[in-house]
Amino acid sequence: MDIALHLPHNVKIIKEACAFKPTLEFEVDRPIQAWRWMAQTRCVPDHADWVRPEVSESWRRCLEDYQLPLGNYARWDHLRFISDPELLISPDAQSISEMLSHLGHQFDVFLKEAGVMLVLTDAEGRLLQVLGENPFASPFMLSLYEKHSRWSEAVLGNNGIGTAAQLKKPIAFQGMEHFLSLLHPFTTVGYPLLDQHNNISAVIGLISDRQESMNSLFAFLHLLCVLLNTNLPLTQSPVAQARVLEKIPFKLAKKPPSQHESAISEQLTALVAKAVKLQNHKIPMLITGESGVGKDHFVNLLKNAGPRKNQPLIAINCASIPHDLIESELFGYEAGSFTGARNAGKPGKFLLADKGILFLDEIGDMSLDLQSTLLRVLETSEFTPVGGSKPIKVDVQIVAATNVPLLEAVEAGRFRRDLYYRLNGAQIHLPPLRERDDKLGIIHHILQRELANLPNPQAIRICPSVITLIEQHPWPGNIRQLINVIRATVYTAGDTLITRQDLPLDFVEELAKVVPAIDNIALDNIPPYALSVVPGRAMTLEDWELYGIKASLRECGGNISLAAKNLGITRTTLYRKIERFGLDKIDWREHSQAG
Ligand SMILES: Nc1ncnc2c1ncn2[C@@H]1O[C@H](COP(=O)(O)OP(=O)(O)OP(=O)(O)O)[C@@H](O)[C@H]1O
Repeated sequence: MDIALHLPHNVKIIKEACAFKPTLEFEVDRPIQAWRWMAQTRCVPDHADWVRPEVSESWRRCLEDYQLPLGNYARWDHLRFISDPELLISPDAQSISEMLSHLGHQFDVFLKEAGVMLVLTDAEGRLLQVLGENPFASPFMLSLYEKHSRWSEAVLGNNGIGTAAQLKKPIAFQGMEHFLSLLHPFTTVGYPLLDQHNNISAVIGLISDRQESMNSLFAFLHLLCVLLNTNLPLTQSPVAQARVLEKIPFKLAKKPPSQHESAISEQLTALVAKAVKLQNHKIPMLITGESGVGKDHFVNLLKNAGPRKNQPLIAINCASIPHDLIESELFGYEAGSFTGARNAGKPGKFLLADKGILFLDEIGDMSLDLQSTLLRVLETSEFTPVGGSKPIKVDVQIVAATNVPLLEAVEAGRFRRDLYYRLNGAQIHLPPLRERDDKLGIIHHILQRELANLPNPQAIRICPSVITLIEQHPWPGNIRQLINVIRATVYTAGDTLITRQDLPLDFVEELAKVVPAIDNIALDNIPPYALSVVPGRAMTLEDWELYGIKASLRECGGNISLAAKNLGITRTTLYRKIERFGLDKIDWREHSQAG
């Protein structure tokens, strides 16, 4: 069976999982012969084709390094930890254990149906957590499922979990590939999770008594580890979340788009191509779409792609021309027509746009006066400047845009029907962002573009839940709103990490109206006291960190060791943070009494 693994680039250990795949192809009966031979001779078989190299190497360690006896014996006396185990568990293992607890209920049914146990051990192979019911009745297996029992290779012989911890790589053993005969009925699979210094934070393992399931168990475990590495909202603890987040950068593209570069998609390219064809025949175009969808932007794209790309593009905002200036703005005026500064004469927009494109923006809001003036010139392509006597003929491509339903305005008598048909030679509709096929592409383009603007973009990481929220937003203000929200988020967040607390409050509120569950996560989790730190602004990661540290110190009455332990960080780190936040002057004993 082949495992199709889809690997993220940032998880080093998972790449090694690929190398694991070909070794799964070994025949099942060879290890039976090999193990029997080893039991008789107490030597590891030399023939590489008897067992996989990782099996023979681990058997060698069991015989020579750990001097384990063969047979149904395990070092039972080593199975339990005598000292206080809680004190020895690393903060990383603790937070992974927390995350697994949050995930657990989602896998329970699967584990039960598949007859699989999921275990979490620390780097030393001590059992921290078990998910799923124990389907194996033997007293040996029952004792192995007790908290802090040891799964290390030196105690249990080679097994997926202990050997993964030993070799720092994912590994699986099946049936008689296990040194210890008590493990022969099982398949064991282990997957180590490494921190940024390549030390093991924890090992996740699966145990099944269905021997043929090695490949599927490994694939499931692999997916679970990818999930743990990428799915951040799993844990409710902001501090633990931030710690995991730090390992998952939202990668800045090698060559991020420049500041004004467009997000181009197949959908947009097709629309531009259509517009260019219309331009080739000088057919007037009406571009429609909600505010902020990119109508203006589109006209720039079509200008650069079309036959008039080296000619002027002149825009008129039809909603803002004062009644008295309509003629002079559109047609210009001759020298001497006015007194004072304007005596020199000035070309109007139509003349400026000659050979090029005249872009009539916001036509839905133009006055009836302007409508009749425009209609006149569009019919003949001729106009006479103010104070002039000779009509001027121009060659302009007319492109109009509106975000109001123009036909409704026609029916209501606010827009001239004859002008409507004159402008609407062909219509190009730009759909709202929420309905666009290329929505995700646009979001990622704008994110990359704005991140690239920061002083040290490569250091920035974005929590995937931020991206998820952005992707789920209805974006009533379309691309303009998207740009504003992303700017407000990335420019005001901390130096390295962007979490959903950095998203603007109005964005979250708007999102909550359409996705109520997100409302709960995004808002309800913010403690009221913390919100008042900076009124009107969502919390940044730093706010969260400060909140967590204060709460923990208050809870522990200022006991640094206890507070550090609860926060899952070392005492030295906590001291450093206390100093950074200027909390060293506070008497936490008084604070905790005051509540
Ligand atoms: N494909 C795109 N790639 C990158 N940025 C875009 C794209 N489309 C639009 N934008 C940006 O979105 C913002 C809004 O676009 P634009 O002003 O063209 O919208 P509009 O539909 O003309 O809005 P209105 O109807 O309010 O005038 C602008 O900053 C624009 O640069």
